[in-house]
Amino acid sequence: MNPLTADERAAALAALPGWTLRDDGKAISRSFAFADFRAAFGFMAQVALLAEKQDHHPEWANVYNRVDITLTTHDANGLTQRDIRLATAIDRLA
Ligand SMILES: C[C@H](O)[C@H](O)[C@H]1CNC2=NC(N)=NC(=O)C2=N1
Repeated sequence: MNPLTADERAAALAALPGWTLRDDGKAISRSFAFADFRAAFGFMAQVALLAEKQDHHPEWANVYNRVDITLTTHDANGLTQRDIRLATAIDRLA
């Protein structure tokens, strides 16, 4: 899958409030905060199942109640529609 063009990235980001584009244009990121670790980890478990279903996997970190997610397509060395699809599905969970 080809990386999105700058115009396509801008359009996709406009529909994903809360996500920010990395300076190099190759990834998007969002932080999620929950009540506690249990809620944060429950969210991660749901995202993990989504990622398996889509065969597309996040780069992420968890500290207590916070989950920081970065999406990029390693195979394409850039941002693709697969990242946008996963971000959209993650937002529906959160
Ligand atoms: C073989 C397998 O389908 C690929 O390696 C998939 C798996 N998950 C992936 N996840 C992400 N984020 N980028 C990829 O390029 C990618 N490739």
